[in-house]
Amino acid sequence: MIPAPIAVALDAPDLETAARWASLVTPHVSTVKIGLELYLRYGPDVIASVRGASGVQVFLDLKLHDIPNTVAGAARSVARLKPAILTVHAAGGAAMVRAAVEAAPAARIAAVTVLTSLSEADLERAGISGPPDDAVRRLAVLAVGAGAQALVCSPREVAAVRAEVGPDITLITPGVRPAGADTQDQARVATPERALADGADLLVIGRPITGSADPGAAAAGIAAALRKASPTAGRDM
Ligand SMILES: O=C(O)c1cc(=O)[nH]c(=O)n1[C@@H]1O[C@H](COP(=O)(O)O)[C@@H](O)[C@H]1O
Repeated sequence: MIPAPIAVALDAPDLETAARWASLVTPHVSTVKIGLELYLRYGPDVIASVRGASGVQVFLDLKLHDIPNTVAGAARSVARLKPAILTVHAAGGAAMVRAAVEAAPAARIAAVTVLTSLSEADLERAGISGPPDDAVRRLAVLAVGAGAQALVCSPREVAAVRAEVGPDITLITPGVRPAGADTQDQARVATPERALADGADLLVIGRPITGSADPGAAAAGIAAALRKASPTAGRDM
């Protein structure tokens, strides 16, 4: 069975929990995501611990955002860990995105457009007016022009972004919630089936899986629903 195109966000307080979640979900999903909580506590060692023997794809979500020279150095530092995907903030600008792309050529640099936790009202308060789609599309075009091979956006914008950047860019969507699940701090959400149908290549899902009493079964359930909705999903991611 091809693992589903899901990156499980291992937002765990400790390494033991993260490694346990990783071993429970990896038969069902293509990718595990390590973010700031684990990386800032354990550093590079966390990668080997969650990669384990399974060889699952590791997505390193550090959301780098600084001047180009600093981001290049940071990307170079983590490139030796061989993450399949490394995130930067598109809002850091084209030169910054390009610096990351050049510094970590073996990783797929994924540019985060507008965080999925932000609503239109939040954006307005930050001085970004208009529907989130506009800002997301602008940042997507900027990042792809700077060499980003992947973009992170919410499932609400993924169809518009796909239309803008074409078929070759990997579109990654957090803000994914099975029907009826608590949205928690996410503002722009959709179901896994919707995200995939609208053109996402990889769905980032954390708490709906890791917060379940049986993360393995939760991952298997979402993977089965995706296979049913889209039998060819997961061939690339
Ligand atoms: O880059 C990300 O992965 C990311 C970008 C974004 O806009 N929104 C977002 O939620 N994420 C990450 O995706 C994961 C979502 O987790 P859940 O809300 O628990 O499903 C978290 O690890 C976030 O850090």
